[in-house]
Amino acid sequence: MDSPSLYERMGGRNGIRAITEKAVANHFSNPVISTRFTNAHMSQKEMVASATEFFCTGLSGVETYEGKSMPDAHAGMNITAAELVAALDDILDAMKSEGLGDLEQAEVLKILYDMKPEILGK
Ligand code: HEM
Repeated sequence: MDSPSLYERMGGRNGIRAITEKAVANHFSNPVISTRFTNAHMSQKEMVASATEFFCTGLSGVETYEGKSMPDAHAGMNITAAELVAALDDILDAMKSEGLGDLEQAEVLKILYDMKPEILGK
């Protein structure tokens, strides 16, 4: 039998939505990055909806994400490495609080870290 995919281990769409809700809530209360989100064009609810589809598309292969590319979504923001680390901390904390273990956290961290060139200001 095949071992379960990362998508399955994260609890599929419902599990990913729960993690994304917590991660975005963490961003809004994280002093390093909160103003990025309170000043965004998107509401917290829209952010959760879009990020949920982004992660589900990436992990399941079923294309439901209709938002911008990562360079377009973050263009002109000049996001720093410290801000990226703060956002990654929020996501790992959200995964921990949803009961995900070290292996899944490490897999997600690697996937997100590899997006660094698309997110940071050049
Ligand atoms: C690997 C890391 C990241 C991923 C995967 C990611 C993913 C996303 C996604 C999917 C969207 C929605 C785009 C859309 O629907 O069109 C978005 C928007 C946004 N992201 Fe990120 N993001 C990351 C890092 C960051 C960081 C580090 C910051 C700032 C500290 C940030 C700030 C924002 C803001 C403010 C928006 C809303 C932009 C707007 O209102 O136009 N993101 N991001």
